[in-house]
Amino acid sequence: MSKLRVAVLGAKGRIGSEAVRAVEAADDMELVAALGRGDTLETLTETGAQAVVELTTPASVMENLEFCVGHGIHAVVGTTGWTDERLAQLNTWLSGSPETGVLIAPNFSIGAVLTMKFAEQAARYFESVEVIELHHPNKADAPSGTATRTAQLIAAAREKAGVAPQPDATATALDGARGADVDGVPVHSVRLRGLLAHQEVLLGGEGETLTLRHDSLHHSSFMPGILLGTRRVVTTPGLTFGLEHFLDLN
Ligand SMILES: NC(=O)c1ccc[n+]([C@@H]2O[C@H](COP(=O)([O-])OP(=O)(O)OC[C@H]3O[C@@H](n4cnc5c(N)ncnc54)[C@H](O)[C@@H]3O)[C@@H](O)[C@H]2O)c1
Ligand SMILES: O=C(O)C1=N[C@H](C(=O)O)CCC1
Repeated sequence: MSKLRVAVLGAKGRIGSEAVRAVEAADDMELVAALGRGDTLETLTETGAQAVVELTTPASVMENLEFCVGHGIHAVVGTTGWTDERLAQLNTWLSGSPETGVLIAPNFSIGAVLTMKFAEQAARYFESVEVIELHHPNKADAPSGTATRTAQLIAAAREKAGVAPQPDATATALDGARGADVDGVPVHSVRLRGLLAHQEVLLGGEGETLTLRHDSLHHSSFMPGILLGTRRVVTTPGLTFGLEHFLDLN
């Protein structure tokens, strides 16, 4: 069986360098390009890349995806910074290339995906919910893509179930003291040397609390999800948002 021809964009970065090693080690994949900042995207067509793993920066990701989708190259995207406007633009490009698949995964770690799912399931049973994400201090964006997605899923589940806005009697607060408001869910961002990627979802009801916590302790935690996403995206045309869609969860 022929191997899947895979390229990594952001190949010298923290997660990109780990992805290069993971693709190289995968029996069913061949690493055909490992591109960093300043390298030409033409290398992707010259090397016959069938799928790209995109792990760069919010400033670079759109240009890279425009090229990939325009050339029928499937993409697995871990880069953060997704807005409704960006997703609409990507869908426009995909409508011009209907055979091409793009997976955007706010988090490739199976445990983090399950945490999001469990938080979504639990959200309607508790009056209060807050998200705390904790990351290494070199991270460029806040809140994390994972926390933003988690809060959006929680808010949608609460709205669907008709849950009232959560209680909060705060009358005065320093700017930022109550975190960022993501669809009504407070999200708090910690940046601390020694950490990698961690998240807690705190849920509170009358006389009880539930805490969901996930810890990524090494970039290797993201690799099974990246490889799974790469194998699945090549047979899944259009935009898939979230690795959970490839995990056969109920
Ligand atoms: N989805 C996930 O599971 C997951 C996990 C970890 C990190 N991330 C995200 O991945 C992104 C990268 O994170 P990081 O910690 O590796 O950052 P990083 O700064 O270590 O790496 C980014 C790399 O991309 C390179 N780059 C920038 N523009 C480029 C371009 N046009 N072409 C090729 N390379 C380019 C940079 O030079 C750098 O080497 C961030 O958005 C981060 O939040 C996602
Ligand atoms: O290290 C990062 O940067 C991470 N980014 C993603 C996010 O913003 O959620 C995933 C976790 C690691």
